[in-house]
Amino acid sequence: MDEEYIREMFGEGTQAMRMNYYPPCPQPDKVIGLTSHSDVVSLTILLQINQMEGLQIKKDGVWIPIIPLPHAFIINIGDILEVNKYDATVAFPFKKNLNYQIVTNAAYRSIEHRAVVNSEKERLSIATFYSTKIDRQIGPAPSIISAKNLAKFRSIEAADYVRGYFARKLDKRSYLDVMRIENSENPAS
Ligand SMILES: O=C(O)CCC(=O)C(=O)O
Ligand SMILES: [Fe+2]
Repeated sequence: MDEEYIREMFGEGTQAMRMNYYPPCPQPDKVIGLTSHSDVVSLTILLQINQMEGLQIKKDGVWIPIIPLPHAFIINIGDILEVNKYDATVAFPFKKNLNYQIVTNAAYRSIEHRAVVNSEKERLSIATFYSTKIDRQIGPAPSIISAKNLAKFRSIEAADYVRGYFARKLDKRSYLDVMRIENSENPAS
């Protein structure tokens, strides 16, 4: 992938931070700390502060616990680095005839994850979310698109991407699912 493109796309981007506090729960199997999701950003850097287990990722349909390592950061790929084709009419009803796509054309997959709680001890984590500059166009990197690797996404302004995320309906689907076009090229998974 073209280095200058990546620098231009992600250099001096936006960063947000979330601190998560999960109190202990006497019946942990009846609650969820943070519901299943994929991060809508490009990259997440996550620190599990007090070495308590709780983070899980979904692999082949199974929830896998991530054991905290002292002083280790977890790096998650977010939706901007993955995404498939968008359903513009659902996610962005205020814009017509948009082209949508996302950076690695689904070569890197954004990971579905959640946090569970336990009955013993509180758990704390800090996530920092890194995104493109707000005036950038989010789409497959031109240098990786060819006749053999056709674009799976169209492209969209980062501001519209964020707006579509916050305007979406809060149901069980991820933002990726909201935006995915289901057709013969890109069947529902
Ligand atoms: O608490 C955790 O380990 C996960 C936090 C997380 O996924 C998030 O803040 O987006
Ligand atoms: Fe997350």
